[in-house]
Amino acid sequence: MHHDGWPLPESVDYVLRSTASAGRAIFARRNIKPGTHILSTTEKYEQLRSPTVHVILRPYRREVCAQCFAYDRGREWKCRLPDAGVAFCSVECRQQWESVIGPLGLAAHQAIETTIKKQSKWKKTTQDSTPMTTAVDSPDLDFDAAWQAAGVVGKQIVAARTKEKPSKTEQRYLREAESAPADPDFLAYLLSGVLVTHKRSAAPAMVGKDADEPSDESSIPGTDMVSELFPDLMALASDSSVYTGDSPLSSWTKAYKLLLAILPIPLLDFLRPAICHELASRASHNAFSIRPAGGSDGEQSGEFLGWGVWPEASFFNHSCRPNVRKERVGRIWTFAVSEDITGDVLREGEELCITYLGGDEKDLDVEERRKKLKGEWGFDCQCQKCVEELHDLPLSAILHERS
Ligand SMILES: C[S@@+](CC[C@H](N)C(=O)[O-])C[C@H]1O[C@@H](n2cnc3c(N)ncnc32)[C@H](O)[C@@H]1O
Repeated sequence: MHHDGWPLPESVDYVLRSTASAGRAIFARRNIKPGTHILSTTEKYEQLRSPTVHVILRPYRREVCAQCFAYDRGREWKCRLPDAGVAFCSVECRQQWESVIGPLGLAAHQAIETTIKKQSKWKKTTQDSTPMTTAVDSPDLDFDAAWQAAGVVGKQIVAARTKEKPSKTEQRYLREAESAPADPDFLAYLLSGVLVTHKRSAAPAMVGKDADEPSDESSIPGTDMVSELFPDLMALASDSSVYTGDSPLSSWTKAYKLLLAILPIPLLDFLRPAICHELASRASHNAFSIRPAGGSDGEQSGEFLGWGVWPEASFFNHSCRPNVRKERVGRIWTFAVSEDITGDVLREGEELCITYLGGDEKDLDVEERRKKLKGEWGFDCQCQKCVEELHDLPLSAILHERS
């Protein structure tokens, strides 16, 4: 199965197919023994993927290694690049991080860190100036239109930074973007996506691809670029209701505009509205949380340290009785058939599922699990375990869940 020329996960052991009620899913092509390795996230396109699209939440930036995500019960790592807002568990990790991210990536991190520090001072010392009302913040706008409007502002910000004699309006948009505080975690997450896009644009497989403005004027600016350079992101299920709750559209557009105002100039061409929109909407149903590694069953558990998107690993559906075990070592996820499956083998035709619940959540009862999955992932779990356990519940409990 392909998505615009990008191969979707497939091997001698498994294949991706559509299901009636849970989108696409991975199915066994033959009987597979427990313990069999299914997938690792470095096997294909390695040179195009690094650095992983991810964010370590700001409160944890001194406690989680920026390179391998090591976390040691809240201990702050000593090896740091304070002006870039990152810490490392070892000098080797720091060197690896610097070599992958390069001078431009480092400068971008420094720009974000400087701005966040400056803005937190501004917040303390000045009254919030009345922001210029832009159409972007209106809740009635659909997100296509909102991102298009943000793109119009974005062009002015870029003009203010790159033109020899920018207009007054352009300069005003730049000043406004610079002084509007944005969510530091959105800034870091979007930057990681922009760095991947930038890196891929220079990779041999991608050079010469047309990444210009879309020919279709109704699409979000940058759509062609994100399709060309990030086909694996575009192959993932998107979430049109991403801009709700603690992820409002205005937080994303603010982060987009602030990044345009502060990132090194060579990155600006890769910071397009469509890239930001796709990074937001595809992460919503596909991100893996980054938690301390190595619970008793190998699954991560404990604090929510951050999240990331590993596109090739995003096609496993959830089951409350998973038959595939996932494990993160550093930045790499590996998936293997669980040793705990019932029977000697995972049978041909069976769906391969991981759990989306944390290691410490798997013992919740059926109603709690379903509430959690609905709240965090937005779906009514259709897994076999839920079907069986719901069957055993009194009708009143099921009606209560549906209401
Ligand atoms: C990481 S994606 C998995 C791949 C996805 N099915 C696809 O077509 O790309 C997560 C999404 O798959 C669907 N899904 C996963 N597990 C499910 C389950 N047990 N019951 C219902 N839907 C499920 C939900 O829509 C969820 O948001």
